[in-house]
Amino acid sequence: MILDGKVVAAARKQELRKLLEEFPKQLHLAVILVGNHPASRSYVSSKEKACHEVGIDSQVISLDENITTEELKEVIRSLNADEKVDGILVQLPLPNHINEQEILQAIDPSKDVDCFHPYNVGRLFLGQPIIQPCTPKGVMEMLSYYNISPAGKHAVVIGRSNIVGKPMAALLLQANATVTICHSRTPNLSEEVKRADIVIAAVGRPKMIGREMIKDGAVVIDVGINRIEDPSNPKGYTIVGDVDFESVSQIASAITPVPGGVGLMTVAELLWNTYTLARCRV
Ligand SMILES: Nc1nc2c(c(=O)[nH]1)N[C@@H](CN(C=O)c1ccc(C(=O)N[C@@H](CCC(=O)O)C(=O)O)cc1)CN2
Repeated sequence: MILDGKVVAAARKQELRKLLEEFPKQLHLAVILVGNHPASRSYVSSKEKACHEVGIDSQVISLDENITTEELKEVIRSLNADEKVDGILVQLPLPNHINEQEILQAIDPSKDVDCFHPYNVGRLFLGQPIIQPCTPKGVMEMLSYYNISPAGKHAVVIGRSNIVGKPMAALLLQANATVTICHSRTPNLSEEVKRADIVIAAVGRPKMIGREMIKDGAVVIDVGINRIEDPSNPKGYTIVGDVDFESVSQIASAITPVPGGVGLMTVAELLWNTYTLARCRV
């Protein structure tokens, strides 16, 4: 079975659009984009488009790549103080000279739609989240849409990033899965992954997970979005996941494609987080 991000994200947006029709306030999301990273620009424009689809006002603040940490914090402070702004997001990655942690901590936790502020991360890990990070939440919504329960299953998360791997493990644990987190220093990665009922691949290495690593009938969720050079494509690149879809789809009971899988859910859940935080404030 293909777990179709287009279908599930459309359903999530439709549900939210209806709720927003009844909501007493016009929602407003501020997105900060620093520099000219092509993939980031494309993700930010997907976010703008999705906001428009459900009726959320969006504002993209494009800043020069040479901005300092202090100057960027000042932009964030003014958005924190702006009553009309319900959500603030800083598109990652930031240029190397900027202190990412300082920036994420400058966002008012009550407007932190990414759930990257230590206050919101802490609540998540204590099992008391107000919101959840968009990509892991998108994965959980996708599983739920297709009636795949993690309870009692062995889930293996490959990758330990703050954005995906760690919060993903927390959400699966909260949903009563037994969770293993693997990473670049894990010995016998293949053996660990082969034991999994649910595999979450979030390593950022094109087609790294092959058929030989997957247990018969496992559910495979591919969070990887890798742009690989492809002169035959008019864009000059092709997007592939961390999973070798062709071979793994022959053995998995369910699998997400790339593109068309988890990435679309990330954007849909961002809209929901904007709504959830706004509801906490009215
Ligand atoms: N502040 C944040 N920065 C980043 C996040 C995040 O959640 N918050 N996640 C990623 C990038 N990301 C969202 O920002 C993102 C990635 C992928 C997609 C998406 O729609 N993917 C499409 C393919 C897109 C393409 O053609 O390039 C798909 O999978 O079908 C949306 C958002 C890092 N930064």
